[in-house]
Amino acid sequence: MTLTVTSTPLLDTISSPADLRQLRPDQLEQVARELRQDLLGQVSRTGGHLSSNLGTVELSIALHYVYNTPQDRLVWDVGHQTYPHKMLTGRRSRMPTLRQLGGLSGFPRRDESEFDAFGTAHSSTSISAALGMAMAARIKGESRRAVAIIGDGALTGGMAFEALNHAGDTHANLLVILNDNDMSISPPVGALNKYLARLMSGGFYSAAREGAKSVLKHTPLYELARRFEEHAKGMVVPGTIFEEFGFNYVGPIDGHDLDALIPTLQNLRERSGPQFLHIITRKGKGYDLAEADPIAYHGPGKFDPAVGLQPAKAGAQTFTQVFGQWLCDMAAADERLVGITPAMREGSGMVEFERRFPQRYADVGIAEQHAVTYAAGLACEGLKPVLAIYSTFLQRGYDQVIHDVAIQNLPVMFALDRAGLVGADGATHAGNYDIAYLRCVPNLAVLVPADENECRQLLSTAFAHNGPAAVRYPRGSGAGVAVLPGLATLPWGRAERRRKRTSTSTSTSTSTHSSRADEALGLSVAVLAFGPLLYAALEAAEGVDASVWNMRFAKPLDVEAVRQAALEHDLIVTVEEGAVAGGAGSAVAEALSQLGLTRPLLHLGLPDQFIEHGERGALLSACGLDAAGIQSAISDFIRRATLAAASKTSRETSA
Ligand SMILES: Cc1ncc(C[n+]2csc(CCOP(=O)(O)OP(=O)(O)O)c2C)c(N)n1
Ligand SMILES: CC(=O)[C@@H](O)[C@H](O)COP(=O)(O)O
Ligand SMILES: [Mg+2]
Repeated sequence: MTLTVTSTPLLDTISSPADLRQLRPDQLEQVARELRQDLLGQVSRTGGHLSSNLGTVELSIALHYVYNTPQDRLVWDVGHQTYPHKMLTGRRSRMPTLRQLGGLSGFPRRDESEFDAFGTAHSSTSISAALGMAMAARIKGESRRAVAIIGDGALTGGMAFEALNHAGDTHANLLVILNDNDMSISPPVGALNKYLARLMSGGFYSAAREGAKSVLKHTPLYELARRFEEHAKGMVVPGTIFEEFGFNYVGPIDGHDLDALIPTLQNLRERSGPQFLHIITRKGKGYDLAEADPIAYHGPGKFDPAVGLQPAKAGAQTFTQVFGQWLCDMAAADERLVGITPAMREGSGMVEFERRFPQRYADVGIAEQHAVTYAAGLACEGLKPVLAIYSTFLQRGYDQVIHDVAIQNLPVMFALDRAGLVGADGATHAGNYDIAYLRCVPNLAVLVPADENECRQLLSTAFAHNGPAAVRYPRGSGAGVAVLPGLATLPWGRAERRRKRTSTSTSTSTSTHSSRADEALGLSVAVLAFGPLLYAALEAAEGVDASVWNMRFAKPLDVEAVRQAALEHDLIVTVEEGAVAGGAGSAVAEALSQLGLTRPLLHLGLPDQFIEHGERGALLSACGLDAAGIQSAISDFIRRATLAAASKTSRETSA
C-alpha cells in the first residue's frame, strides 16, 4: 500500500461541501490524500467499485469546491465512481453499509441525497440529463449550472452522442467533463478511443494553453496566450470533434492536479454555452495494485489492502463460467460462431474466448443497441452470432431485438447473464424483466435452464435453433450440478417432470386421509418451475406433496405439460426468478385459458416493485423465493382457498 497521511486530519471536519469550501486551496491536496486512504479502507471492508473511485478523488473535491452544490447540478455517468462524492456530501459515516440491505447505494440516487442530482447506473445518460437540467434552468430563469461527468467508456454509448448533438445546438450552460482514464471495465475499444489517445498525446499544447489561461488570467501575457490560441486553433490544430459538435473544448488537463483543475473549473463556471473539459485520470490512482490491474479492482469483493486480492478459492462453477466454457467448445466445433460483448468481457466470461478466437470476438463498446443489430447483420450472412449480454443491459437494445432480429427471424442467440436479482448493484442492474419483455416478441424463444448442466445443454439447444433465442441464467452459481462435456441438445419446447405427487387422489379429491397439509385441505398441487428456482420448488414440494415440472422453456411453452398438470391437479403454482407481471406464470395462465381449463393459479416470482440492493440470497428469501417461502405460500393459498370454499358452502346451505 502506498498511501500515508501525516498532518492533522481535515476530512473529519467535512460533513458537507459547504465545509469543504471553507478550506484554503492549498489544503485540498491533504483532503485528497485522506479521502483516498479512507476510500480504500472502506471499499476493502465492504467490496464495491474501487478503481474508478480512486480516480475521481481530486475531481470530486474540485467540483464541490468550485460549484455551489447542490444548487448547481452534478450528473455522474454510470455512477460507479461517486464514492468520493458521497463521502464529501454527508454520507461518509454510512460507507460501512455500502451496497448492503438498507445501506448506501453503490450509485447516485435522488432519494438518497439532495447532492445526487440524477439516479443512474446504466451508462451514457449523463449528458442528456444534465442538458435537460441546464435547459430547465434557462426556461425557469435560474442561474444554476449543470455539469455532466462522463468516462471515456461511457462516451462510447450512442446516447451520449445523441445528447452532444442536441446540446451543441442549444447554447445551454452545460459543462461536460470527459474523465478519460483510457479504460472501460476492460481496455477501451474503438475509433473514438484512438481519437482520444491522439488528443491526449497531442495534449501538451492544449494543456499549456489552458494552464496559461487560468494562471495568467488578468495579465497581459494572458492576452498574448489567447491570441496564440486563436491563431493556433485556426492555423495549426484542427478543431476537436467536440468543437465540431458546438462545444468549447478545453484540455486535456491532469485530473489529479488540483492546481490545474480548480482554476480551470472556476474559469469554465463563468462561461456561457456548452463547454467541454477533457481531463486525464488514472484508474486505481494511488493504490499500486489497482493502478497495475484496474480490471481486477474495478469491482472487487472484500480484501486486505496490505496484500491485495487473493486468487479465488475453488468453489462452485458459476453460470458465467459454464457459458464461457461452452462458448469456446461450440466455437471449436462450429466456425460460424461469432461472440459479441458490449464492453462486458470479464463479467460475461469471454476472456478465454477472446484469447482463443480473436478473429471471431468483438467487444463493441458500451453499445447494446449496436451490438444487437450488428449481430443481426452477421446472421444475415450465414454466421451464428452469440451476443453475451446482461439481462438489464439488453433493455437498451429492445427495439433492435424486435425490429432487427425477431421480425426477420434471424438466428441470433442471446446469452442473457445476470437474469433475476443481482444483489449488491440493486434495482438498476436487476434482470427481472427479460422473460416478460422477450416472451411477447414473436419468433423469439426464451430458454430458462434450471442448473449448470442444463445451462450448457440449453445453450447448445438455442445455438442449434434456426431462429432468435435467448438463454437466461443468473449471477453466481446454482445447485452445483456437474456439467457434462459435449454439445448435446435437449428437445425443443419440452418440459420434464421432476416429481410426481405421492398421493393417489384425483384432482377433485376431497380426501382427508393423508397427513400432509395440502391433502388435509383437499387440494392437489402442481408446481411449474422456470429456471434455477426449480431446486427450491423441489424442496418445497416435499412439504406439500406437489408434482413438479422443470419447464425449461418460457417460450415456446410446453402446453402439453401445462395441460397434464391441470388435468391431474387442483392448484397450479408457477415459480420464476423474474417479474410476475407478464412473466412465465402469465404464459401458463394464457395457456390454461386457451386450453379452456380453469384452475386456481398461484404465481410466485418477483413482485411489482423495485428490489433494493443487498445480498442476493437474502433478497430472494425476502421475496419468498426460497424453499420455505414457496412452501408457505402454497400452504397459505390452499388454506385461503379452502376457507373460501367452506364459507361458500355454508352460505349456500343457509340460503
Ligand atoms: C448501458 C450499460 N452498459 C454496460 C454497463 C457496465 N459498465 C459499467 S462501468 C463500465 C465501464 C465504464 O467506463 P468509463 O465510463 O470509462 O468509466 P471507468 O470505469 O473508466 O471509470 C461498464 C461497461 C453499464 N453500466 N451500462
Ligand atoms: C457499474 C456496472 O455496471 C458494472 O461494474 C457492474 O456493477 C458489474 O456487475 P457484475 O459484478 O455483476 O459484473
Ligand atoms: Mg474510463
